[in-house]
Amino acid sequence: TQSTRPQRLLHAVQKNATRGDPRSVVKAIDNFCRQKEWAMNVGDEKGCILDSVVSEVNPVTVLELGTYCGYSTVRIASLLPPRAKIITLEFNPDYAKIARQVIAWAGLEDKIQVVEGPSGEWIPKMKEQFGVKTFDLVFLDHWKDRYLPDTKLLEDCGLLRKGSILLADNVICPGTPDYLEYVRNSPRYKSQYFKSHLEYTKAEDGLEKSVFLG
Ligand SMILES: Cc1ncccc1-c1cc(O)c2nc[nH]c(=O)c2c1
Ligand SMILES: [Mg+2]
Repeated sequence: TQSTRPQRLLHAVQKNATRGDPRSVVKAIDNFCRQKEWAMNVGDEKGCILDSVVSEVNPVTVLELGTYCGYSTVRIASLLPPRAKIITLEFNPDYAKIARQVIAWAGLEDKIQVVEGPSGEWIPKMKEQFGVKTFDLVFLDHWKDRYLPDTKLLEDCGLLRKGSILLADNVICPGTPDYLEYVRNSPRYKSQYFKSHLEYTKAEDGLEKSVFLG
């Protein structure tokens, strides 16, 4: 039976990356996507912007919406302080299965919790299920039509505090116009656009960083 692209990406990690070395896992995925097959990881160019925001925020609790194969999960977790944790939500069980193995290869299982299912159902359960009070950083990288409803849900569930940071991928390509309009015009956010390119291509894309003002 034919393998899937996520399976081929995992095999590239297991072949080319060093167990327990997150940076080598990131490098192996970027090389696979540049030399073999494009895949929708945040990639190395936008990944550097992600790294700088994570390092600046130094978050203790992180929520990632959209795990895919775990590339950005590994990138973020490798920069977290010792007791910090990241909860990453993935709707697609096949993606979640691959992501768990990529995360294990990087040796970051203790910092990462992969949760399967729809973000709209899991966000209201965060406090009771995972003992989360508020998130210091939320990385939105799942489905463009869910960015705005999930952001409103995070607000309504009291999961954001004054100073929480939302960082959103793909605000240009595929594009999230309703989300952009909201965070750029709402008095409750201070927003900033980081222009970049769609992963592994020359097409424009970028990350939108929005600070929740409370
Ligand atoms: C798949 C695709 N094709 C052409 C252009 C962009 C994309 C694309 C790129 C991404 O970084 C994505 N991240 C999260 N979720 C997505 O659906 C997604 C889609
Ligand atoms: Mg993306």
